[in-house]
Amino acid sequence: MDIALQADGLGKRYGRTWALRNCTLRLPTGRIAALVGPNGAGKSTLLHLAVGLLRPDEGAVRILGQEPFNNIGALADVGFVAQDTPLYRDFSARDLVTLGGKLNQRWDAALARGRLAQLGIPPDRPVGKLSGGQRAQVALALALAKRPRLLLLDEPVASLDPLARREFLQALMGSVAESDTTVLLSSHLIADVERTCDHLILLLRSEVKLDGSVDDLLAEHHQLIGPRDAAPPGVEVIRSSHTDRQSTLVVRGNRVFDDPQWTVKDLTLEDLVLAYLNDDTATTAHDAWGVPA
Ligand SMILES: Nc1ncnc2c1ncn2[C@@H]1O[C@H](COP(=O)(O)OP(=O)(O)OP(=O)(O)O)[C@@H](O)[C@H]1O
Repeated sequence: MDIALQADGLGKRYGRTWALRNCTLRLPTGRIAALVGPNGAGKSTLLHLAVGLLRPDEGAVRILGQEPFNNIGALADVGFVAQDTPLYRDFSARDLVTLGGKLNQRWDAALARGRLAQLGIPPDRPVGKLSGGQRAQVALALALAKRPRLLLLDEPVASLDPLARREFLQALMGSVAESDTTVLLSSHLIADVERTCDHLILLLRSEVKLDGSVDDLLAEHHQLIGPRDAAPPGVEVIRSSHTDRQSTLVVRGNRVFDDPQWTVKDLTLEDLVLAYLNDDTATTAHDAWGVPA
């Protein structure tokens, strides 16, 4: 299995605070992967390390087999759209498509023009005067025009309206299916992730909690409903909630449940992600704010 993105013990800190720590993961080529996690979990930090905008403080990251930091050659096959879709604001979309052709050896200008025309983006208006969503579409069209083997997108659909979001994700799936591009996109929109992605990476408090194909992860997690405080053996309890008489658990483990006191249910991807995010041990900042917990 070829690996498009690989991290081994990867860490980055700002001062004494780790933004990402002990990050070990493997993203096989050809996957469309979601990078999910709460605000501040380290998603942007991981993406910035992957495209060489940050240097690791610990461990290593490789994209398409190469370390990205200070390695322009490694980035020729990589597309990246940062969270705030930075673009030269005085340039028009047409200028940017032309500029892309001069800066990239492989450049599909027709693809970019076709997408932007279909979306009704004015070709000659400075991109600084487009709406946030239109600017995001321009950035995405430019990233696709590079025909990258690995495409990293930091919250690409956050500023798009629901229809534009669906259209973009469909176009993304179509374009990567044709070209075997690997995609890693961070998102808070689990419904979109569920429709689009076949691989999930979940970060929580700077650490990787899940990394695997969606099918495998769903197969190894279940919801169990049974008598209060009875612990099912051989599984890791991810999340529990209780009424007076019953416990509802989200568990991880490949064990077969044949004990009649437990009702077993499959999880949706959203249930699974929420079980990890709804974390009782989450750090709070009550001390720092000087307010009671
Ligand atoms: N330049 C910086 N200086 C100091 N701390 C930073 C810096 N950038 C990020 N951090 C901290 O690193 C941690 C991870 O931030 P990061 O932006 O990677 O999270 P994220 O998962 O992308 O969050 P969001 O979903 O809100 O975009 C956070 O605690 C953040 O406050």
